[in-house]
Amino acid sequence: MITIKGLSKSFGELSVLENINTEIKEGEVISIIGPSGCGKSTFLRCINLLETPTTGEISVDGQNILAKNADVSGLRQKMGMVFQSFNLFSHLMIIENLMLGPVNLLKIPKQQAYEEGMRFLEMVGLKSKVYAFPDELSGGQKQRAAIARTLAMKPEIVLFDEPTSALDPTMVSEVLGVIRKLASNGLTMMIVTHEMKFARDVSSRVFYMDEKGIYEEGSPEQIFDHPQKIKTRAFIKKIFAFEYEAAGRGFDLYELNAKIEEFLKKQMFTERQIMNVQLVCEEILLGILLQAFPRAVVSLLVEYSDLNGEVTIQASFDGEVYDLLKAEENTISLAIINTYAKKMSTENREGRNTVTIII
Ligand SMILES: Nc1ncnc2c1ncn2[C@@H]1O[C@H](COP(=O)(O)OP(=O)(O)OP(=O)(O)O)[C@@H](O)[C@H]1O
Repeated sequence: MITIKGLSKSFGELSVLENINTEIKEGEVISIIGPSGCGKSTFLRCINLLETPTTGEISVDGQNILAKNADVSGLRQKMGMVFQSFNLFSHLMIIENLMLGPVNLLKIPKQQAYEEGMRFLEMVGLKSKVYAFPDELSGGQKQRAAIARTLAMKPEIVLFDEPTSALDPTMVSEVLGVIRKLASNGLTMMIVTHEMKFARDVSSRVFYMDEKGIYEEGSPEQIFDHPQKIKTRAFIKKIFAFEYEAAGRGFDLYELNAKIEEFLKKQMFTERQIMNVQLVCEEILLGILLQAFPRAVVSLLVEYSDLNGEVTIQASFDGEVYDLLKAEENTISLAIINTYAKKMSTENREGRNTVTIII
């Protein structure tokens, strides 16, 4: 469906993409992940010519869209794009936003465009907002309306550029839900996303971008569970783990809690699950370890396993041999931790204690 050969893009002196070669087949759902600034959006924008590639070839259904005589507007209609910032016309009602392209560009009769628009709005759960203006909608609703507007142009492929980045966390899942539905309907899609759990669930293929290109690609299992290359491994590890150093009893608990929240929201944890992890971390640090060793510098590692949904909390610090299970510092804290913990253990290796709690 889309073949990309030797694609490069520079902005002046800054080379962002170099020699990308890949093929996207009909029905594929490709998630594009990678560190900030690695060129994910630029890659997507090159595919539908919002950016002009510096060199290379992009063929859509066998036609090179970079050729001088290419029917760019016809080819663009085959590719819908959903942006981070919705891009709805604020002076038009939602249904008018949906009808604009089909009536003006596809020359579809108004009545037909209206009926089809209504169908797409129903599909994204916005039937009650047909005559509303964009400003009357929440962020999640605006993005769903923007998706419906893209679908109204009947694209062969839809490119999503970080569709949930501008949304409050509570609204992310309603938009992802719509994209999931489109994936199960067989729509070809490419999605630049920071939502890793979503990328794993929805994609047929994942592109990990780094070093100005597609650094590693594979099935979600290959990329998330068995990444082969060093930078992919480091990136994936960082997604599923976060570290914090609590230096003595005076460490900033509010900062720690905020970081735990930020980390677990990315794993789509509920408020309640997040609070449980925060509570266990607080009890292990303040209730137990820093009670026994007030000046210890405790390294906290919170890891999430995407495979079994478990959260592993590890707290390590230098000092004499210590056994959490025999701790007498605070039995109430231990009892609280016990209500959430599936497993608890302590080990001392070369003078460093590591307490591990799995919840
Ligand atoms: N129009 C532009 N002019 C100049 N530089 C640009 C332009 N667009 C992007 N860049 C630069 O190209 C690089 C890649 O940007 P891009 O937005 O594609 O990265 P990204 O991987 O999508 O990042 P993020 O995940 O943070 O959105 C960045 O260094 C960015 O500053």
